[in-house]
Amino acid sequence: MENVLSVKNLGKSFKSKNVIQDISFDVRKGEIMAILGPNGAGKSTTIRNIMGIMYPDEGSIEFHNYAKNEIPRQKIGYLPEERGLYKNVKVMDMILYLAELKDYPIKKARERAMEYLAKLGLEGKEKVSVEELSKGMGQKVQFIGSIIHEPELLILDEPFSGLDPVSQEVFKKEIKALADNGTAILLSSHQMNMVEEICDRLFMISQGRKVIYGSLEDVKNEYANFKCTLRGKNDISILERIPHVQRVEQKGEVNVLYLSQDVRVTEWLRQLPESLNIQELSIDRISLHEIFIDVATAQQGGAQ
Ligand SMILES: Nc1ncnc2c1ncn2[C@@H]1O[C@H](COP(=O)(O)OP(=O)(O)OP(=O)(O)O)[C@@H](O)[C@H]1O
Repeated sequence: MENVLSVKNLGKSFKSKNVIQDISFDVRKGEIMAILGPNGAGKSTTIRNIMGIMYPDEGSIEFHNYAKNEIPRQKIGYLPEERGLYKNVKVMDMILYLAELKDYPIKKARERAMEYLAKLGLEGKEKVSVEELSKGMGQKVQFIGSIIHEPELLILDEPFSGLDPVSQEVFKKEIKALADNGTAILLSSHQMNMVEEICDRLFMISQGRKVIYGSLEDVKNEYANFKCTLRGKNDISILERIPHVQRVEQKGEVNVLYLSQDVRVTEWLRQLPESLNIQELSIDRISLHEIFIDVATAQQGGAQ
């Protein structure tokens, strides 16, 4: 698949503190690429460098074959981490103003705005002043502003933060639909369940450096060990002694056994002690949320 954005060996320091180092990744047409990392890891700094809000000390950024200084900004949409719209402006005027900044035809922008206001549950709000909107509603308007001009590359910094669960679902659906229509999407988020549901590939950054980069499937194959959830009254010391069990979490009768990377599940099941009390048993891969915690914790431990 064609690369829309290529970030190569990006580095940025603030007052001699290296905030990001040697960051390289691509975003392809029609994919959702997640950029993940703990607070302060360098996600927004990476995004701000891509957007030309700040300049990298090292590395390069290419949009298709355009070098950084020639990137046609009207082909890019951006929802910044800092939300903000003009307050004394009506919703529709705000969106049309943003479309105009991107040289997008006003008539078409108005049609698209009506369509998206309806999709995001803001029907009838065109003439409402931006300052009268709730925080979540304002975020929806800003999201519409970031996609009104049909960008080829859409950069969303924490799009789900501050939204209620229903609105998060609506956003998720629209972001997915944009990717299905060919938009290349770079998305930063702390909501791992959302990321797991919609992203195709992910880039995880910790303390300014790459720690994971690949497709969701490859990352799960590499990092997502199995866990066994076993319901039944059992002595924790017996569970801990079962081969390949790295750690056990016990809550009443529910035991979660985290298994080591090298386990072969069918063999492991076969050798379980016959004395175990098993009312229910399931085997699953650990979630992206758990991978994130494992990797981020290991990194922080390593740096101490
Ligand atoms: N303008 C700046 N001047 C000095 N330091 C900065 C500046 N911008 C960011 N930093 C530092 O760079 C590091 C990375 O910040 P950044 O905002 O990129 O992290 P992030 O991964 O987006 O975090 P979060 O998840 O909390 O939003 C932090 O240590 C931050 O304090």
